[in-house]
Amino acid sequence: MTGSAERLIWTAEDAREWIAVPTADDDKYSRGVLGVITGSHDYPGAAVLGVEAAARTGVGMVRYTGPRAVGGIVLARRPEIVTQSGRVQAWLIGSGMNAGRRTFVLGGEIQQALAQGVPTVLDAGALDLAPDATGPTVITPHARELAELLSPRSTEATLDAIRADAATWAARAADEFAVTVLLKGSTTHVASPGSPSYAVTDAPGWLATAGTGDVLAGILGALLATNTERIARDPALALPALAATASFLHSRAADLASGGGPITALDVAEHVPAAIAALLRD
Ligand SMILES: NC(=O)C1=CN([C@@H]2O[C@H](COP(=O)(O)OP(=O)(O)OC[C@H]3O[C@@H](n4cnc5c(N)ncnc54)[C@H](O)[C@@H]3O)[C@@H](O)[C@H]2O)[C@@H](O)CC1
Ligand SMILES: Nc1ncnc2c1ncn2[C@@H]1O[C@H](COP(=O)(O)OP(=O)(O)O)[C@@H](O)[C@H]1O
Repeated sequence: MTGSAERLIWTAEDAREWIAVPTADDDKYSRGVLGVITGSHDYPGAAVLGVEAAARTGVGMVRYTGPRAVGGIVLARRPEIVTQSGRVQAWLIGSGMNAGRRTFVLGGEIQQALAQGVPTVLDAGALDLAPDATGPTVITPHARELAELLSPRSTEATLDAIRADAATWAARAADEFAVTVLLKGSTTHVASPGSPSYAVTDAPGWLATAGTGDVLAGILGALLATNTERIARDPALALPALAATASFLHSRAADLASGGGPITALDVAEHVPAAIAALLRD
C-alpha cells in the first residue's frame, strides 16, 4: 500500500495476498460455493456477466438461484453453473434487478439468503437491503446509487457532493450502514467501519461501458466465497481487502482485455484468469 493513512492505494502486492490458490487437499466444496441471485426479465445479461466473472475468478461452484428464465440464459453460456439451491459460503445479490419491482416470492428468497449470515455482496437492485444484512457485507454502488441510498438519511448526500468527495462519502456510508462500501468510479474507493480506506487507481477509461459493474460484482462474490475462513477470523481486515482486490483485478483484467483499445464487459470477465495468473507470477 502507498499513500497517506486516510487514503491508501491498493497495490499488486496487497492484492496477491487475497487470492486463495487451491491446494492438493481442496475439492469444490472446500474452495467455496457462491450463491447468486441476480438478473431479471429486464436485465438478464447482468446475471450472465456476474456469473461468468465469478467462474473466471476461481470458485468451487456457482449456484445460480435467481429468476428461472434468467437461469436458462446463464446455463446456455456456462453449463458449469448449478441451478439447484443448496449450501453456499457467500452470496452475490442484486445486479440487474430492480428493487421497485421485487416480487413477494423473490423478496422472501433474498431475505432467507441474507438471514444465513454468510459474506454477501449487495449490488444494484439489492442495495436497499444494506440495513437488513446480518453477515459480513460489501455494497457496491456507483455515485448515483450511493446518492439514492443516502439521500433519505442526509440532505447533503447529492450526486454532486458525492462526486466531489467520493472517499469521504464512501466512509460515511460505511459507518451509516455498518457495511464495507466499494464506491465505483474512475477511482474506486473502499471504506469499512474501523478500517483504513483504500483507493484503486489507474483503471482504464474504457471500463466506462455497460455491464462492467456486474462483472466486478461477480469477481468480488468469488473472492468472498473462497476466503470465508479469513473473513470469519477478521472481517474488519478481510472485507475491505477483498473488495479492493476485486477492484484491482477488474482493472488489470480490463487492461489485458483492452491493450489500449475498447472493451466489452464480457471481455473483462474473460481476462480475469490472466490477470490473476500475472498477479501470482509477478
Ligand atoms: N447487460 C445488462 O443486463 C446490464 C444490466 N445493467 C443493470 O442495469 C441496472 C440499472 O443500472 P444503471 O446504474 O445504469 O441505472 P439506470 O439504468 O437506472 O440509469 C441511471 C440514470 O441514468 C440516466 N440515463 C439513462 N440513459 C441515459 C442517457 N443516454 N444519457 C444520460 N443519462 C441517462 C437515467 O435517467 C437514470 O437517471 C442495474 O441493475 C445494472 O446491474 C447494467 O449493468 C448495464 C448492463
Ligand atoms: N471513467 C472511468 N475510468 C475507469 N473506470 C471506470 C470509469 N467509469 C466507470 N468505471 C468502472 O466501470 C465499472 C462500471 O460499473 P457500473 O457503473 O455499475 O456499470 P454497469 O451498471 O453498466 O455495470 C465500475 O467498476 C467503475 O469503477
